[in-house]
Amino acid sequence: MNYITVYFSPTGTAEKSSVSMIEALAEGKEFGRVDLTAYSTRETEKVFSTDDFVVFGTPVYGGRIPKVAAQRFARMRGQQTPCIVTVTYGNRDYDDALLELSDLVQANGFVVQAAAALIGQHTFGQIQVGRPDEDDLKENQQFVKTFLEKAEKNPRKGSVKLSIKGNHPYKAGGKGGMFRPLTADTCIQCGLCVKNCPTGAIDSDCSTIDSGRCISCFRCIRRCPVQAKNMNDSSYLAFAEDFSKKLATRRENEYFLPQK
Ligand SMILES: Cc1cc2nc3c(=O)[nH]c(=O)nc-3n(C[C@H](O)[C@H](O)[C@H](O)COP(=O)(O)O)c2cc1C
Repeated sequence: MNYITVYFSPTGTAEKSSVSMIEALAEGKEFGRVDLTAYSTRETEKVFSTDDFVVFGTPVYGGRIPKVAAQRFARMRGQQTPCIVTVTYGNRDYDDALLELSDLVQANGFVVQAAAALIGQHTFGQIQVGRPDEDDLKENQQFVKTFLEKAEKNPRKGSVKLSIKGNHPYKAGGKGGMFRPLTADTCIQCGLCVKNCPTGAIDSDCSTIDSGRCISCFRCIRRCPVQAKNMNDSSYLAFAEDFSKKLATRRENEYFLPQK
């Protein structure tokens, strides 16, 4: 079996979650990564076989999977390829995102064997800072262990019955947020933000942002080597402070295994 994780992860939490899952599945063996975050990957196509086992990972945006992630995942084709779907969300709710991801990959030839909705540090404010943390990663390992034990006791190739939370039709969401990062005079025009932007929204001058393309993922803020990209805007700061208070109570990860 080849173990591969396929993810979209602007600020790295969904990546951390899905890599921890694939590492546990691979049990010390090598595993592959298909990182679909960069704009340059928007037309990447891959076909997986029954010898592959894939872990998909993405953040939740407005209770859905980000539209750009959905478009990139739609180019991944399975051939009855087993997979685990995971979404990582910022402690508010994942609403219909996990169900949406499961539906999407199933329609493309993957067989969803298990699923997880995991907590990651929220992009905005100071919410669940540092998550997924050591405890989260241990829980992921335990989940994979239980999954493997169940699979060994009851091997099956076809679809399994999972009760993933979510509704059809899905709620509206997934487009991204309305915050547009600012650029301070300290910008050295190194071009890292331009290169890293998942949607190609930043002009080569490093400061002009195409508002229609920006999804407020804040990857440019996190990757800027001189902290020139920022959200030091009073209305954002007021929102972030209030939002951080609202979402301060720790939520736990949720795991979905076959019922029998
Ligand atoms: C535009 C946008 C919308 C978001 N919507 C939600 C949401 O509906 N529920 C939630 O709990 N977190 C939400 N988040 C937080 C992210 O899901 C969370 O921070 C995630 O861990 C980011 O993943 P990444 O580090 O892989 O980019 C949102 C973040 C952004 C940028």
